[in-house]
Amino acid sequence: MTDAHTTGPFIAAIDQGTTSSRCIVFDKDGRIVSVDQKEHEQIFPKPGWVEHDAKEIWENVQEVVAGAVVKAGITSADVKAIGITNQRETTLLWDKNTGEPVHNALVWQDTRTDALCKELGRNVGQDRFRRQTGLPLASYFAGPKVRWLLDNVEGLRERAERGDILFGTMDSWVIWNLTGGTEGGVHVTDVTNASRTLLMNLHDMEWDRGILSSMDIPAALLPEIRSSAEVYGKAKGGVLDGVPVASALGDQQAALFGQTCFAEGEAKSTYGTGTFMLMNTGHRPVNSYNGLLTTVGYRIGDSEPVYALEGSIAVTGSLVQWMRDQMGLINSAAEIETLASSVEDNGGAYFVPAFSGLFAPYWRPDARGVITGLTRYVTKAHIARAVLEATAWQTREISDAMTKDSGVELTALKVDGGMTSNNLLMQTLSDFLDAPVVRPMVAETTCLGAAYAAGLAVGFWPDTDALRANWRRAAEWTPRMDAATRDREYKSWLKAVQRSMGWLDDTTAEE
Ligand SMILES: Nc1ncnc2c1ncn2[C@@H]1O[C@H](COP(=O)(O)OP(=O)(O)O)[C@@H](O)[C@H]1O
Ligand SMILES: O=P(O)(O)OC[C@H](O)CO
Repeated sequence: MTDAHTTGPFIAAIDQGTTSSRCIVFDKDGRIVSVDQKEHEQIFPKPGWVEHDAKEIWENVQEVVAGAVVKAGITSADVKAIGITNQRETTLLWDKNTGEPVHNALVWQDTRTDALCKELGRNVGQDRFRRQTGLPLASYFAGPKVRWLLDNVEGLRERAERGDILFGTMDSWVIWNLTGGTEGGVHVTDVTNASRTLLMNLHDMEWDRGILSSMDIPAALLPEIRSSAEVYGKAKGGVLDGVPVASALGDQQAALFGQTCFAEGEAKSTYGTGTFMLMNTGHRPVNSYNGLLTTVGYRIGDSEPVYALEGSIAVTGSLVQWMRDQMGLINSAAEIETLASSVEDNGGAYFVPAFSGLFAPYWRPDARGVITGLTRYVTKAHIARAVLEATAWQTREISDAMTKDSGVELTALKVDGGMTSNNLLMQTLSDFLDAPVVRPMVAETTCLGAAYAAGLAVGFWPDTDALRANWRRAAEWTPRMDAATRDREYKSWLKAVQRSMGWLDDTTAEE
């Protein structure tokens, strides 16, 4: 229910994430009025393959929207706009006549296109992709997943060429269904999501015809690329019938927006299943020479796009889940802090969680997880500590790369996401970065960012200054580690990273 101080109108944000979908209703001060959330199944058909059932996701989205509206005790008349944010890169093709997906969605973590990426790299060249799209050629991104589906689902290419098939990341799937589906649903994506496909030219924000042809992807599949904050259409049916759908941003860009990183040089890092650090680089795309991605931060209506540099880490919170579910060393994610705090240090152990290869700044699909430095002294508590340190060191590596690429020294890092409830991790992060780490009052920055963008699009908030005024610090950690210890430990970490590389070769590749 709404509390006594909260009066409408409101904005509803839908976050279609990797592990769950949630809907949050926000008031004008950016405060949370209600939340509803539902997990969906993670499907692992083979090593390295990760899929989602898109129908299940759409059902969950409808359920959580209804749940959040009911919990808030409001009706569609109180909701001025709906904002969408989503797990990025996760790829779906569906039949526009029936609304049926042609295959499960291929999730961003899925590595089945590694071999295809290698082949494209040989035939087309790595540099071409980097130059046009800002991205390295990697299985992480959507384009190769589209190509895999076209090559592997029988009869699909012919249907796609006939114009019967639509491609979308989860923003497109949710918006198409929300605005009517087979009854006139709009087929759009926003610039931030499109910038993760390896198919969009970063400079003119259009699908790149040359890349489409070298990847053999028919243009008829593709959604229209729109800004991140404008009205795409109205919800048709459901509890929010008639409410404008007014924003879409990939979840990490939404968090950048929700953290109000509107000025060049401002950065945030989100600690969930994976970790993603983004720095606003203003109206210019900064090329990375240090393994980062150049991506679109956001674009509000017709205004100039804002770009970002991104460091993506595939495995952080999911390593804690692995310790709990696969290793049984802890009973809950929160217990990792208790276990790790029971020792003074890592006991000489380092854990490089390269479970799906290494993402930024290395982009090494041949890497696999390693624990190094083991002696009989090492206990499970030391391993727990090494698990947390892995997240902090990976952030440090990305922060170093960002400084090299942008010339901007990190003065403080804004953080959010489920792992930031871990105080030991946040302190370790501040120690390894040698910079303050700050967490805002509203930790749900992803939904907040989508709500802010939707609210700007319909005039609910006048401008970004009004949004900045809502940002409030909840906690701050400052460095306590001496420089000599930090430098020594960093060297050991970098050595451990080297040990993880080159594990897969042609004889061990996971096909
Ligand atoms: N106290 C904690 N310490 C370390 N990791 C945690 C803690 N609480 C949650 N996590 C991790 O955070 C992740 C959930 O964060 P969340 O932001 O909800 O992720 P996502 O949006 O990617 O689903 C899980 O992977 C979980 O293992
Ligand atoms: O759903 P999350 O929070 O794990 O985020 C996934 C990222 O968008 C992948 O690029």
